[in-house]
Amino acid sequence: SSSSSGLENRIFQYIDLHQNEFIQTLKEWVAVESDSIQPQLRQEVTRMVELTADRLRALGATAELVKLGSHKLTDGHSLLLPPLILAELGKDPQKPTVCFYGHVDVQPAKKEDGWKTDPYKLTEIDGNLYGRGATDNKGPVLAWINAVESFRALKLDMPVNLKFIIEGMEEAGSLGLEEVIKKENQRFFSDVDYIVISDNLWLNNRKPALTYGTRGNLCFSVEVQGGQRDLHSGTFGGIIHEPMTDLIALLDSLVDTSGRILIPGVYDDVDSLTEEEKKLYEAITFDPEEHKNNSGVKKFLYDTKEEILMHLWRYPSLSIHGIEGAFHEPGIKTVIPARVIGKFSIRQVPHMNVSVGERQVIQYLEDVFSKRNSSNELKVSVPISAMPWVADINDPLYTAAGRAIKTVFGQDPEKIRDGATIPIAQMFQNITRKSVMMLPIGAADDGEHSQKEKISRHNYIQGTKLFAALFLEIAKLHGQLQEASNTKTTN
Ligand SMILES: NCC(=O)N[C@@H](Cc1c[nH]cn1)C(=O)O
Ligand SMILES: [Zn+2]
Ligand SMILES: [Zn+2]
Repeated sequence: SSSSSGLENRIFQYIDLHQNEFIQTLKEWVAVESDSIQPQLRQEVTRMVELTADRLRALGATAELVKLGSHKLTDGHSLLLPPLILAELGKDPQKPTVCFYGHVDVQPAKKEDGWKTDPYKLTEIDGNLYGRGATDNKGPVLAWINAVESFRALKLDMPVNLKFIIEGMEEAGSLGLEEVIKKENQRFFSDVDYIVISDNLWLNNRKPALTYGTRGNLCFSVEVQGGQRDLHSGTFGGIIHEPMTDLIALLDSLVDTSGRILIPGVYDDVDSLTEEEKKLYEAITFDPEEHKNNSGVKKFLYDTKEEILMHLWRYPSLSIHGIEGAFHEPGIKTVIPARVIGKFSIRQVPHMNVSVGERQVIQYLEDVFSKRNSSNELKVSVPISAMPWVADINDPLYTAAGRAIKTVFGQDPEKIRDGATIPIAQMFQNITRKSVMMLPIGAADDGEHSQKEKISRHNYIQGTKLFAALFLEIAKLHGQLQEASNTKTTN
C-alpha cells in the first residue's frame, strides 16, 4: 500500500544516511579475530559472542548466553566452546515471531596467505569492504541488527517479534548446537513462526537470490601413525613404511581426475535426474565465465551452466583440505614425519544417508590401507557431520522475501540452492518443523573462506534495507494468512 511504501522510504532514507556508522561497526567486528578453527583464538570467539550480545541488548533485546560445554581436540585436550546467544525482542501475541540465525566466528586468515590487505582491518577499495567475516557472516548479522536499529531510531513500532540465535562455532561444524535446539524446542522456539538464515551468497554478482537448499558435509580425519618421533630420511628412508606415503596413497584413492568419488556405494542414494528438474537449471541466470572471473578459477570440470549447477547442488563432491603433521614451511626439511592426519570432506546431497556414508568411507579406507601391508597404524574419525537441507519454495515466507527483494532491488529473486553447508538449517527443520529460509545478501564474488573476502558497501546497505522490508512484508502476509484462516473458521 502507499502508506507502507512511505514508511519503507523513511526507513531506507535513514539507512542511507547512517551507512558510514553501520560500516564503522562492521569494522569493529571484523577487527576481532574470532577464528573458531584455531584453538589459541578461542577466547577471541567468546569475546566476539559477548560483543554481539551487548549489541543486541543495546537494541532492547534480552540476550542469554547459553554454555555449550567443551570439545576434544585431535591432540586429546579439551577446549571450552564459546557460548551461544539466545535473544528476544518483543512478545506481542498479535505479531508474528521471526527468528534470525547467524554466526560471528570466522575461517582462519593470515596476511601471509596472500591477502592484499590486513584480513582483520576492514578496508574499503572501490566500493568493496575487504576483511575476514565481512560477508561470512558478520556483515549479514549486522545488517539484520542495523535494520532493527533503524526502526528504533525512527521510533517506529517493530512489525514483528524477533528472536536471535547467534553462534560462534559454525565454521567448525556448529558443535553443541543441536542439543540446544532440541532442549529449547518447547521453550525458546515454541512461538517462532519463521526462521531466516543469511549465511550464503547470490549466484551471480547483480541478481539477488533466495536459497531453498544446501548440501551437507561429512568431514573425515585420517590419521597414520608410525613410530613415536620424526626420523632422518637419510638414516631411515628406504627401510620403513612411511606414514606420509600411506596417507598420500589413501587420499589419492578417494576421487578420480573427473571429480567422481571412488568410494563404492556413495552415489547409490542420490536422486535420479528427472526432465522436470533438468528444466529448472536451464531457467537459472548463471554465467560460468563470470563465476570463473569471480574466483580466479581457470577451468571448470564441466562446460555447461546446467552441469556446473547440478554438480554444485544435487551431486556430492569430495575435497581434500590439508595434512596436519606434514612439513609445510618454505624450504625442504629432510624428515619422515611420525604421525600425519589427512583431512577431507564429502558434501552430501538429499537422501544420502549420513551414517551409511560414514561406514562406506571408513570401510573403503581400511580396505585400501590393508592392501598396502603397512606396519603403521590407521585411525579414521568423523569430527563433523552436517545434513543437507531442502525447503518448500512455496512457503509464505518465501513469498514475503520475494516481495521485499522486489522493493529493494527492483527485480525478482533467483531461486537457488547452494553447494555449501549451514548445519543449523536441517536441524531447525527437523526439530522445530518451522519454515526455514535462506536470504543471502552477499554477491557471488564475495570470496567466502578465501583471501579476498569482502562485502560491497552496496550489498551491505541494501541488505540492511532488505531485512527492514522483510519485517514489514512478513507482518503483512502473516496478517492476511490469519484473516483467511479466521474467515474459514467463521464460515
Ligand atoms: N557460510 C556457511 C559456511 O561456510 N559453512 C561451512 C560450514 C562447515 C561445513 N563443514 C564444516 N564447516 C561450510 O564449509 O560450508
Ligand atoms: Zn557462514
Ligand atoms: Zn563459512
